[in-house]
Amino acid sequence: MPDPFRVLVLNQVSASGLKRLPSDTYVVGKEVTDPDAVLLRSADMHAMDIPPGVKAIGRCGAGTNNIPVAAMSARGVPVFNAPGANANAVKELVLAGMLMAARNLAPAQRFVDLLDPGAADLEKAVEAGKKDFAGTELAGQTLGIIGLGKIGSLVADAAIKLGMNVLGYDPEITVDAAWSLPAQVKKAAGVNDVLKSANFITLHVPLLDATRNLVNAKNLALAKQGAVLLNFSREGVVDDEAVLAALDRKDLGWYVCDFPGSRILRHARVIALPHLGASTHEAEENCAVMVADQLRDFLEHGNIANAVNFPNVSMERESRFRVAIANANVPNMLGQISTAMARAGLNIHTMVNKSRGDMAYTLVDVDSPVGEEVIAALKRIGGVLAVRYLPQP
Ligand SMILES: NC(=O)c1ccc[n+]([C@@H]2O[C@H](COP(=O)([O-])OP(=O)(O)OC[C@H]3O[C@@H](n4cnc5c(N)ncnc54)[C@H](O)[C@@H]3O)[C@@H](O)[C@H]2O)c1
Ligand SMILES: O=C(O)CC[C@@H](O)C(=O)O
Repeated sequence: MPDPFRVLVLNQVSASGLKRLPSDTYVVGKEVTDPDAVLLRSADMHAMDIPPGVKAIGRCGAGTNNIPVAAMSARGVPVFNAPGANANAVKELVLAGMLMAARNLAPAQRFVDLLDPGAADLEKAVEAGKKDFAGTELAGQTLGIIGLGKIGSLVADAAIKLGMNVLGYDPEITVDAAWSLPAQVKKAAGVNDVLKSANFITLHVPLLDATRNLVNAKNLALAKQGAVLLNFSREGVVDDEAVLAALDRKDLGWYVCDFPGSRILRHARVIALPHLGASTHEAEENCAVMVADQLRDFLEHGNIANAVNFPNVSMERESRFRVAIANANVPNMLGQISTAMARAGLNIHTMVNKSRGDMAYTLVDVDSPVGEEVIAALKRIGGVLAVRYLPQP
């Protein structure tokens, strides 16, 4: 009986996902030591001393900016995420955010909270007070979407169904994402173009060097007066100081965000939510199930689906003896791998090799058991980052 896989869990992860890792072959929990894999949501792994035995990381969500992806790539460790699994939850909260801003729902609710329930003139006070909260309708307004991936495209679709005009910007859009966009979405030339034209601007980009402070003092100066900025992306994508200044100048009408940083808290025109975008039972379950399945397929068979730093690689088992190799995407790796195997008298039954950027990944099924000395020889090849032997009982 092989040792069970050990999975360290850093956040509250849906039980439906954890159940996908059966207890006869997995030890899963928050106290697990010497883990083979780590499952998490938003925990910050940058300062963590990631144990050497970690072979995979599973992010039950979309963003991976809380994980040292480059350092994991250098160790040949895939970082899995759950593309699209929480997109509907975020889309619905963006719609709620637009409505909260357009209809002044936060101050209206505060007004009602302060009414005296025992007052004889309660109804009169309600009718007198409501004029302060008259708002605008979404239909006919222009929504600018920056980032047209899984969330951005769902927001575009919903906004069009609500009668809004939609302008989108995404310089890195994939062919699949472009296909899933409604035909009515107009293409913007850049962030400035979106800010100049939109009454509502919503951000759906990952936090990267290129997107840090994507919305800043310079481009906020172009915004339409009273525009609503929505940030359900990441705190660092928006320069909070610049937003506060724009709100105080009344250039921006509202800032709706999912990241209540200390600078923006309690501003009258900020609606800040406690990172609730993906917090629905459905999204939490979707993310956890998707990532746990991907992690299991990798740990047991070496297959990779939806890793942000590896190509997708999957091969049906054609033998009980499989070797998985992560290596730098440089010439002659396959030659050296097959030579090391041939020298040990191993016959390669099937092999698949794919690359993505600097990373390549190879699965090899051989016809007979692989000795420790072969695994050691493979590990010694320059450019090889990680080697795993995955025999089946
Ligand atoms: N608030 C939450 O709880 C919550 C939940 C899910 C995701 N998110 C955040 O939202 C982000 C997007 O999620 P997604 O599922 O749509 O991811 P996605 O990968 O499907 O889409 C991201 C899109 O951004 C585009 N992009 C990259 N750089 C850009 C740039 N400079 N300008 C414009 N577009 C750019 C990409 O091409 C891609 O199409 C995540 O990375 C995460 O940070 C937050
Ligand atoms: O796990 C969460 O609650 C947030 C996830 C979200 O930020 C994401 O990037 O998917």
